[in-house]
Amino acid sequence: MNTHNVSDQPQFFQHLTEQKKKLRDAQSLKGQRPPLKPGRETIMKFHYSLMSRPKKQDAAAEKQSYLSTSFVPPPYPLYIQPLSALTKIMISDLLLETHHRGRYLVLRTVTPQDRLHGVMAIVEDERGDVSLLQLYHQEETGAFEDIFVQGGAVIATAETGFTAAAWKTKGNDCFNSGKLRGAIECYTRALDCSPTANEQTIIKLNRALVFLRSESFNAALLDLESAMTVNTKLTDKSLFRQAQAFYGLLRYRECCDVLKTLRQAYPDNAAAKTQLDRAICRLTEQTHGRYKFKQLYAEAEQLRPPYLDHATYIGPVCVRPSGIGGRGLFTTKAVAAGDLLLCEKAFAYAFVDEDGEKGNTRDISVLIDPVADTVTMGAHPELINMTIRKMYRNPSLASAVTHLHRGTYEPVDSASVDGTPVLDSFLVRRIIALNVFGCPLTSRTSYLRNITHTLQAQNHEFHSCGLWPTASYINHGCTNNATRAFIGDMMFVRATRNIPPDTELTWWYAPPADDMTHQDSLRKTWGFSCRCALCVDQQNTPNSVLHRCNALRREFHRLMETLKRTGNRDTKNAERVLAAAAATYPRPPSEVPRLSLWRLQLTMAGVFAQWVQPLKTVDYALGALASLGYVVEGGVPVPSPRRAVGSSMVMVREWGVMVVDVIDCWMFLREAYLHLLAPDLAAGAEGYARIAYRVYFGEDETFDETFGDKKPVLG
Ligand SMILES: C[S@@+](CC[C@H](N)C(=O)[O-])C[C@H]1O[C@@H](n2cnc3c(N)ncnc32)[C@H](O)[C@@H]1O
Repeated sequence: MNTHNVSDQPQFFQHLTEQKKKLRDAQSLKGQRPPLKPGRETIMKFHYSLMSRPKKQDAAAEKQSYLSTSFVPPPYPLYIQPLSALTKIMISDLLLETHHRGRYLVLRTVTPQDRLHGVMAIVEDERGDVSLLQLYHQEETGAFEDIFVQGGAVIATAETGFTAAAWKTKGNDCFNSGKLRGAIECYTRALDCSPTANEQTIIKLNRALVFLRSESFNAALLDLESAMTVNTKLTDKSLFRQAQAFYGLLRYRECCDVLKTLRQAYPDNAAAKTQLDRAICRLTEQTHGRYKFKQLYAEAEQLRPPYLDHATYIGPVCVRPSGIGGRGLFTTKAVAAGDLLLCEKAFAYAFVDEDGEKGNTRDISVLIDPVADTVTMGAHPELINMTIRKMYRNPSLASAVTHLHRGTYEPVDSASVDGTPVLDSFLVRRIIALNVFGCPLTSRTSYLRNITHTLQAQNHEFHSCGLWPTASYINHGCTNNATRAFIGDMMFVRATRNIPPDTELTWWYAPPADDMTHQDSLRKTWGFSCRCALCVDQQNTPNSVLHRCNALRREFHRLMETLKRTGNRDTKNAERVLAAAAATYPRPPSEVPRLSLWRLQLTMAGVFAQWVQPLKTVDYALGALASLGYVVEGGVPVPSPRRAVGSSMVMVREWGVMVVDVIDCWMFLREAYLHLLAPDLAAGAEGYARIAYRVYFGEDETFDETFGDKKPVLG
C-alpha cells in the first residue's frame, strides 16, 4: 500500500523482461555441470576486484544516492533435516540450478568477507576447489563482527582442553572487543563444560547481556530466568537485565513489575528509576492510547532512522473472519469520526531519507520480482532483511508476521531443527509483498510539502516502508471508514466516520480512480477485484456516459485555465459544465459518491474563496462534500448587514469518503462563514476541519500551527 511500484516505467520494465529471460536461460541448464569453471586464481581475483567497488558507506560519506538492484529468486520448498541426516558433497559435485538437498559441504574461508545483498566470501573445500559462498539476511556489520573469518571453518569445530572458566574469559574478551557473535559462542561453550552453579549463574548473566545487546530478547530472558532459578538471590544486575528483555519484547507491565521490585531492593539504583519512568510511559500508551504528539514529531525530526520509543495501542478493534476477503479488522464498540482505533509501532521499518539530510544517503533499492512480475523501488530488500533478522532473534514475536495473509504460499510445518528456529524467507517475502505499507517520514510534513504543488496530496507512493501487523488485517474498500497516518515508525489508524460496533474497517490499498485503473493494481499486487458499491456502479456505467463525464472534466479544466490566464471572473461556463457533469450521475452521491466530481467543485470553491465570494464558496464547498457522500445539515447562511440569518448550525448527518482535501473544504467553509458574519457556523466548520485533520495526520495538536492565521493553506 502506497509503495513505489515502477513496473510500468520503460527502463524497469526492460530490466524485468531481461531478468525473466536470464532466469529461463539459467533454468535450461538445470542439472548440468558448469561448462567453463574458472580457476581458483580467477575466482579470487574477481572477488577482490568486486570488493574495491564504491560502497554504500562511501556514498554516505559523500551524501550521495546509492541505488542497488536485488532480485527475488523463485521460491522453493525448504529442506529441514538435522545435520546428522545429511551426507557430504564436494564443490566439484555441484550442479547448475540444483538444490543439493540432503547434502553438506565442509568449507574454509580463503578471502576477507564482503557484503553486497548477502554476506559473501570465497571458500575452499577439502580438495582445494574454490567457490563463492553467499549468506543472506545476516546481521549488519557494525553490530556484529564478520561472519566469515579468513582461514576459519564455515562450520566451526570444537576446540578441546578449555575449561568453563577459560571459555568464560574468552567470552568476556570477545564482548569487550565488540565481538557479540564470538562472545555468545564462547559462553555457550563454557556452559557445555560442566561449570559450577556459581559459574553457571555468571555465564548466563553475561550471555544474557550479549543477547540484550544483539536484541535477542527471548534468549536473554531464558538465560536470566535460568540464572535466577540456579541462584535465587535476586541481584540488581539480573533484575535490570530482565526488565530490559521485557521492554524489548514489548511486555511493559512485566517490565514495570520487575523494576518496582528492583527499586524496592535497591532504592539508590538511579538507572532503575529512569528505566521505570520510561516503562510506565510505554504502559500508559499501550493501555490508554495517549501520546504526546509534539514530542513524537520532535523525535521523528531528530532520529535517523526515525525509530520512536513508543508503544503500540490496540483500541476497540479485533480480527475476525471478513465478508470481504479472508480475515478483517472489526470494531468492538461504536466509535466516532476521528477516534483512535489503533496506534501501532512497526514490526520492522526501513527508512529512506528522501532529503538525504543529516549525512544519510538516499539508500534506495530496486527490487525485481520476476515471479510476481513487479519492480518496486524503495527500501523493500532492507525491510525483508530486518523482518527476518528480528523474527530469528525473537521467535516469540515471529507469529505476528507468520499469521499475516500469505496468498497461496504454503509454509513448512516445522519450528526448529538442531535447536535453531526454522524461518522460511520465501514466506516472509510473500507476506511482505502482500502486507507492506509505503510511508512518509510524517504524514503532516509530506502533506505540507505537497500542497504547494498540487491539491492531490494523498495517494503518494513512498520509498520508506514498513510492516504494521495489526493494521495489515484491514481490507480494501473504496468508500473507506478508516485511514492511516505516520509519525516516524508509528502508524495511527482513526475512524473516518461514525462506525457502529461489529463493523469491518476498510481503507484504500489503491485510491479509487474514474478509469478503474485501481482495479489493475488491486488484482496485480493483491490478487482481488474490488466489488464495492462504487466499483460495481462504475462497471455498470455505460462507456458513453463515462466518456461524456471525462469530456466535461477536460472542458472544466480548460475553462479554469483560461480564467486563470486572462484574469476574467466570468465563471458561468465553468459552472454550467459542472452542473452538466453532475447530471451524468444517475444515483444520489449519498448512495454512490461522485469521485470524479468533488475535486472540480472544491477547485471552484477555492476560486470563489480567493475572490472573497463567500456564498458561492459555501455552495461549492458543500457541493464537494455532498459528492464525497457527506450528508450535511444546515450550513447555508443568508447574509444580512449585522449577522447572517438562516441556518445557524452545520452538522454532518452522514459521513462520506475521507480524502485529505476535506480539511481544506471545511476551512474554506469556515472562512466564508466568517465573511458572512456567521461565527457559530464558522466554529462548527472548524470543528469538522479538526476532525478531518486528526484523521489524516493522526493528531490535531498541530492544527493551529498548521493553520496559523486560520486561513486555508490553499487558495
Ligand atoms: C493485507 S491483506 C488483508 C487481510 C487479509 N484479508 C487476511 O485475511 O489476512 C490483503 C489481502 O486481503 C484480501 N482483500 C483485501 N481487500 C479485499 C477486498 N476488498 N476484496 C477481496 N479481498 C480483499 C486479498 O486477498 C488481499 O491480498
